[in-house]
Amino acid sequence: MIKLAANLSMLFTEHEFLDRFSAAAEVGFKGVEYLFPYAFEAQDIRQRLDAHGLKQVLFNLPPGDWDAGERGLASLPGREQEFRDSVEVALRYAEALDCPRLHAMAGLLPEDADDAVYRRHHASYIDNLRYAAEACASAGRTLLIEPINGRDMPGFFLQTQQQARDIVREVGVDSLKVQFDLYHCQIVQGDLMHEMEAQYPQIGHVQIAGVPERHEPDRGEVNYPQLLEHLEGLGYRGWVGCEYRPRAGTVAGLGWASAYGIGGRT
Ligand SMILES: O=C(O)[C@@H](O)C(=O)CO
Ligand SMILES: [Mg+2]
Repeated sequence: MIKLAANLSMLFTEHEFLDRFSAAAEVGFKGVEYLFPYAFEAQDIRQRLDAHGLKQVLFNLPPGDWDAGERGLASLPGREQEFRDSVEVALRYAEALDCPRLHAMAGLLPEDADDAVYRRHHASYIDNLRYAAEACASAGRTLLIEPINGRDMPGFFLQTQQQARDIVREVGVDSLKVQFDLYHCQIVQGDLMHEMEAQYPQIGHVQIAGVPERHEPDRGEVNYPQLLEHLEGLGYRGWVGCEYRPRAGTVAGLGWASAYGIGGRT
């Protein structure tokens, strides 16, 4: 059966961050993901994971100055040392949290970027990803890149699934995979079933949300039951992150997830 993970940056925000772990476990989640752990001591998070029998399945590398609008460092020319430092910090947390996957956000292109600027970002991206994927491989972890739609993140460097596949091939390190977020894919290009098949060998993690509002995946233009069945049929046994903003309360909105063993208090 498909294994759902609770994204604690979006779900259970009725609670303080460290209290979201117990809330997720209480309704049956066995795995959690979120954007960043860095505002907390790794031991404090580990204690919540262990106390509630949860696995940490994914988090992101430090993204640069998030509050100032930065959305990752991986493709930013001139920020290579900062990127390498961010890999080290993330790997330290990953070890403490026993987390097998790390997502390196690509970062933004400047508004007036021409081809030459794009090529510089591309070159930095490849070098940085190669460095990070090798570091992750040595630590027994997988590095992920995620295409993100340009409506939610204008200027994001990595937007299409094909671009992600090409980059994974160009980097050429086995520990680099794609974080296949069906919400972003639908907004950027659609053709989800086909993309899932084309992407399958490179998929390292999956995320879902209703389109277009990024609410529960039970309404909108995407047929998730069918897509998840297809994913399972392809052989996927990894996690599917529930990365959506509940319409009216996290638990109240989990009806759709009962088909996957989540919901109601356990
Ligand atoms: O889809 C998303 O927004 C996330 O998976 C992420 O890592 C960056 O915000
Ligand atoms: Mg995502």
